[in-house]
Amino acid sequence: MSVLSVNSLGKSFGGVRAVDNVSFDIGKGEFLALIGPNGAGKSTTFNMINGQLAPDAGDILIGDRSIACMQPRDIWRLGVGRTFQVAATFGSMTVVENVQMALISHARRILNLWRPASSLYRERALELLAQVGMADSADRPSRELAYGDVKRIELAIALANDPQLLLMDEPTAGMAPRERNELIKLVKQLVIDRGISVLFTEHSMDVVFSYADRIIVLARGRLIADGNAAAIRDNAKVQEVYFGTGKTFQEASS
Ligand SMILES: Nc1ncnc2c1ncn2[C@@H]1O[C@H](COP(=O)(O)OP(=O)(O)OP(=O)(O)O)[C@@H](O)[C@H]1O
Repeated sequence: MSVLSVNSLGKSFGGVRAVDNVSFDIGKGEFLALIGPNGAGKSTTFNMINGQLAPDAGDILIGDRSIACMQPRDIWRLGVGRTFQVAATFGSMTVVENVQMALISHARRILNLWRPASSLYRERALELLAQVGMADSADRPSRELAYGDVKRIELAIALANDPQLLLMDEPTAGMAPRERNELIKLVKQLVIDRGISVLFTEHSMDVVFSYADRIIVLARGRLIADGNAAAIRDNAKVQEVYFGTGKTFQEASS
């Protein structure tokens, strides 16, 4: 059974069909990239899956359970994690405390916010930080971290929810190419090690073609291609709508 099934999904804003009859699914342990030119409907699709937007049409299933129109928190409780385009950690807390907060939240405990979470779940938080290569920075205030490191912490926070599916909307936005590659390589390794499924959007074609197991392409709200890197690269429709200028993938991503 698929981890996520998106069936005939639709959403309009006024007269604009932002997402039009889109269907795809994700299997366990699959690293799936959602790409498309600007305004293709990627964020709208993402926001329907994470519960921020209600679809006008179609359905979204986690396993055999419909999540269309569920609140983000209830979707999160079903094991859907997400990272944010804008880094979302608490600068005043240390790195490890941020991860502890997520673990505590996952365990649905009530926390006295006036006291730092100094002992609860520290060991588990340190393990998660080690998995994202940030164990050495555990006791530093989060506000001191470089942007790429904050993204790693966000990943550890998302993993604290023990997700079966992770949604990453432009996880590498604002990063230099090397940092970008390192973050996606890390996510790919987590996909392999933990068997989680990941749906991500990414503007760098280099990253997408190097790491994604499968790629789906949206253009003007419609899904126009679904396949592995080689199939997408050779797809005439993709070439036309995505690279109508006659550019190659290499040129377009540089
Ligand atoms: N809240 C909104 N109100 C009105 N129109 C919207 C809204 N959100 C998205 N749209 C429109 O829906 C279409 C799809 O937008 P969306 O942001 O999903 O595309 P995208 O593929 O994520 O684009 P980008 O790569 O530029 O972020 C666009 O035409 C956009 O202008």
